[in-house]
Amino acid sequence: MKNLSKYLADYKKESILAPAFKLLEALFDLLVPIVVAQIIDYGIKQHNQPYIFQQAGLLVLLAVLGIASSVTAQWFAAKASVGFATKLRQAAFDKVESLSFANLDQTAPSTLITRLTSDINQVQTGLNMALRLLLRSPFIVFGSMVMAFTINFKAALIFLAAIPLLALVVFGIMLVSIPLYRQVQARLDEITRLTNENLTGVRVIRAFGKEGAEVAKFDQKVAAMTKLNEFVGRLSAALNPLTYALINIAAIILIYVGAIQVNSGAMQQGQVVALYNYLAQMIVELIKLASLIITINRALACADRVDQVLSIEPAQTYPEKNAARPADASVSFKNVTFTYPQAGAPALSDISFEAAAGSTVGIIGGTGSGKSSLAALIARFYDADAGEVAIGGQAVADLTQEELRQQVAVVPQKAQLFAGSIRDNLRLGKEAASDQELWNAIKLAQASDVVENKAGKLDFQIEQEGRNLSGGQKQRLTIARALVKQSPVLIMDDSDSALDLATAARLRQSVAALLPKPTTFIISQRASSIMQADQILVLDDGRLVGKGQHQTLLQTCRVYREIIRSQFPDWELPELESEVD
Ligand SMILES: Nc1ncnc2c1ncn2[C@@H]1O[C@H](COP(=O)(O)OP(=O)(O)OP(=O)(O)O)[C@@H](O)[C@H]1O
Repeated sequence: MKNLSKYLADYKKESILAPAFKLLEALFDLLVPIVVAQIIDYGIKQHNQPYIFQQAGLLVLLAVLGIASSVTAQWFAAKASVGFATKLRQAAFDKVESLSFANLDQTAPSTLITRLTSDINQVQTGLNMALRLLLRSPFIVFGSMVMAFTINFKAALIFLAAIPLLALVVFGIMLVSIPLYRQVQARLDEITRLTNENLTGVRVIRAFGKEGAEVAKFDQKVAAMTKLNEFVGRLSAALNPLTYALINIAAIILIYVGAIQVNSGAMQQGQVVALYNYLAQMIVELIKLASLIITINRALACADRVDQVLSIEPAQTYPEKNAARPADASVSFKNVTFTYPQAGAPALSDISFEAAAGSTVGIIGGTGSGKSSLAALIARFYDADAGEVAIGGQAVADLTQEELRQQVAVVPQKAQLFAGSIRDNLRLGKEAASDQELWNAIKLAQASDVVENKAGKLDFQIEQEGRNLSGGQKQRLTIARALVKQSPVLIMDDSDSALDLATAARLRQSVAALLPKPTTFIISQRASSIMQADQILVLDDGRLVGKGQHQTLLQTCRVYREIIRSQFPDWELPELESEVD
């Protein structure tokens, strides 16, 4: 929780003034029954009209002061809680942005969404209520009791008996409901996950005609959460009849005892009314206190969930300064082994190769053979368990984050674009890129027709996830985005999978003609995409089973031959000379 409290530090003044004004309001509230008693016992009894008017004026003044204090308190509480929640949300968002791939692998997006939205809202509500009521309610409860004792000791004893009974009911219900609220929040995570998955995967769901099944699944989850919410709601709702029954019993006893005291002359009628008013005030505050404690507990459960996000230890850190800048754009792997967090087996085992600056490296292999993982290590999206990945002779782990991002441009396997103009999307790699630079990259990425045919061209608005573009169009724009960066190392992870063969060939030609030529990694399942590469890496189940040029691999690598044979069944393959795998 220490993580969170520091965000309230900027609202110290508001956090003190809000409860202070609430206490002032409570003080005015506590004076009201006394004034009413005076009106009855002196004004009405002695037919003293000026006195009645004077005291009525005092009541109005107390009400005005009370309202003014309450509004001021609300203003300070709102300022503190909204400000705190804003800072917290920003901090949590910054944290999520700073998380490495390894961290993100272990934190589901749906729970992050709930934590950044619903949970922080709950914390805000809890803080607002706590600032206003946490001091006020106990103050009124005890203040009413003290005032009752100053009026009549015997009658006030009823208060003493009523309070523990009420407290028992209120806190008993609270104890049962608080753990349930934690469960509600966890179910909300689940619903967010399902909603997210359905919204992003809506096309697949339609294509497989699974709308009905998904709706049923969603309904079932929502029904389960509703049931739990209803149960907690019913529990909380039971507070009212139970407490009101107790209040009414206490009131009857109070009026009964009061009447006897008035008859015997030990008490005046006004004092009985004042005692009744104190009893009522006390009860109302106890109920408020109970709901406050439930809200605070709910907020604490949510705060804990937000705190967990803020406390995630970064799986990777970057040096403040480069040990030295990479000498050139060469890339080398020395005995690199890599295992995903919580994965049983390594995704890559003992990989070694060297790619000269400006060369083209093709990476091929079956599904799940480790191609993307290898590329991810160059960009240091993950750290290797053993061995060294270096660019220009410098271990990637010794480069600052800025240097590394500048060195490597990645076209990810999944063409991901963001809501905004084409220009905004392409400038992700280089904020200051001119339109001319953007058009150059677009041309190289074979995306000229994509942009030119869109209304507004570079200003064309892409929708979230690039919904209003075809798969191939998205892919070409993500290639253009990477090319805008003009980084020394370029990684294209299955970037031509949605392109026709002719366009894919033109793309490879234009990338090969880039000046200065980046060291280019082309990952593909298609042999035609990597055949011309200066060096081809063949992966099989995380192992490098072939390394060399096309012709050599045909003669030396069984896996490569199998790939070629499956994709070009008509080709005559040379004899397998000496197998390296
Ligand atoms: N984030 C991850 N967490 C855990 N395991 C992963 C993760 N990403 C990939 N893997 C596993 O690592 C192995 C290699 O995956 P990788 O994505 O590198 O394969 P690939 O050769 O690029 O496959 P494809 O051609 O299908 O894209 C697979 O067994 C995969 O299940």
